[in-house]
Amino acid sequence: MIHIAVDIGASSGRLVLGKMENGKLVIEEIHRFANGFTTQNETCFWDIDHLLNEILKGLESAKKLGYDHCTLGIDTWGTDYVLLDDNGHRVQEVFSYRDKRTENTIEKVTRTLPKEIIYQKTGIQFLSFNTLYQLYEEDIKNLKVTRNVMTVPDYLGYCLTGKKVTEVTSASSMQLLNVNTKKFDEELLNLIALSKDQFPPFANPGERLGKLMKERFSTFDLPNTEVIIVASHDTASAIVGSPGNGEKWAYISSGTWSLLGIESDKPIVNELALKNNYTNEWGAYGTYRFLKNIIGMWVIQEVRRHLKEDYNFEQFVYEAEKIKVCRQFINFNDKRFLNPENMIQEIQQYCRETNQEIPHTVGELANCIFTNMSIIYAMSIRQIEEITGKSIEQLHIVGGGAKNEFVNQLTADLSGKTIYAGPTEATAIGNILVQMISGNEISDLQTARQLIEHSFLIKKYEPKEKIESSSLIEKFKQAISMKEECK
Ligand SMILES: Nc1ncnc2c1ncn2[C@@H]1O[C@H](COP(=O)(O)OP(=O)(O)O)[C@@H](O)[C@H]1O
Ligand SMILES: C[C@H](O)[C@H](O)[C@@H](O)C(=O)COP(=O)(O)O
Ligand SMILES: [Mg+2]
Repeated sequence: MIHIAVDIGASSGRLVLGKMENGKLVIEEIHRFANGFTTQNETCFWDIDHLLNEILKGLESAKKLGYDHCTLGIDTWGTDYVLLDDNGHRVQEVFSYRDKRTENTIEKVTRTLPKEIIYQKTGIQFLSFNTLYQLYEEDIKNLKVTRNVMTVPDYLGYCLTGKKVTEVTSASSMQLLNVNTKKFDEELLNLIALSKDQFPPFANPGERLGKLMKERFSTFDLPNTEVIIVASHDTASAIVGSPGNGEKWAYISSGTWSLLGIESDKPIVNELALKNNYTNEWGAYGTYRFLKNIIGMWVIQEVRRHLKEDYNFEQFVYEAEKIKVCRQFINFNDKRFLNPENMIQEIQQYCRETNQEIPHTVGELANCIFTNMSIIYAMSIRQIEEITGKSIEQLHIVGGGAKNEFVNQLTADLSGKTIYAGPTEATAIGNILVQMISGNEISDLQTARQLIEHSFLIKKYEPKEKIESSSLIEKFKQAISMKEECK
């Protein structure tokens, strides 16, 4: 059977075809397209119609390749939502989580309901753009005409099949689900004047959504397609597609964001997890994604956007390697880096404010970004070990960021963990594996991960003792504590 993954991240989308050949899972990227939000009148929106059109173009490519029957799964970034009226039409365009409207909303909401209560209820990290805060800022007129609130991947599935569901992994990123009752939390819904009836019924990865309604898209020559519900939050699919085994592994889903965490069979909701802002997003097959958002490759993507010359990501790594000493220590998780006007200037201003040498060249900027990302990774792994009492022995870096040899090696050196880099298309692979489990082609998650190891190149990075790297974490801590004192 042919399986197609639609994986749409914040910076790019792709349709990846998967099939078994000689006992291995073989994938083929059949369509790739740019994604990214646009800013109109200082408001950030996604172009959802563009995404739907690209999915249809990708499916047409599959048909042209001779595939007339396939299954399809859709995963995208989390937290953002679509409001539908009684006729199933969008009430408004879809906000991007990088919009500034929620930058102070957590403070507003927690005046009514303290953080500790919200965390006890949801186990979800406090990110300014969680759906809870976006809906809190929503125009009440829009909510009054809203029949359904859907996540982006569920909405795209609805466009293709006419079927409405609320897939649980994406839903959990809303910070509206009660991790104890496994239902929408009524007290939180009351804060945003919504009722649980405005959300379609829950669905789990592996369930069947329905047939692609080809008649709706008659200008496209499409294959006969069965849409399967997968782990529709892309990070959840990435974790399915991470080849960890046993109890002592952690992952970094490294793309526009870096999601660093472990897979747990139960939520971990305690004071230390709250203090360090770890989340318990729901995973596939009843697991929990105990992780935290780290700003990720967004920073280098934005630097690239502001450079006069066009650099590819290999060149950034090459230039970064040439810089032998990192002279800037920056907490890139500071909200000032969420969506600054100009990332290069923001980095330089941060260094001015903290009396650090200002990075100017591409190599200095890339080295600064990659070095501080690796430091944050290493510190976060230590935090997870402290919070869970578990020791981590292997760290799997998956996603496009797994190609960054500079970060892979420095993270191994700083954390002392063996790094396993790849697969770079872990999200699409995880999407396809859920489709295969759903069709009983493979039995379960463990078998799926063994198949990944057997099918894809995973590159290993052992920790190397480097004098200059050993002091980096201490210098980072000093710089950050000085910055905090200056606040
Ligand atoms: N050849 C490469 N070398 C180093 N980094 C790379 C390379 N290719 C991609 N990347 C990194 O991967 C990131 C994109 O990862 P991806 O998983 O596709 O993101 P998303 O799913 O968020 O769109 C880029 O921003 C870049 O930092
Ligand atoms: C806003 C969310 O934290 C974000 O969507 C993250 O969970 C995610 O899905 C990142 O995926 P990318 O592929 O865009 O890095
Ligand atoms: Mg991605």
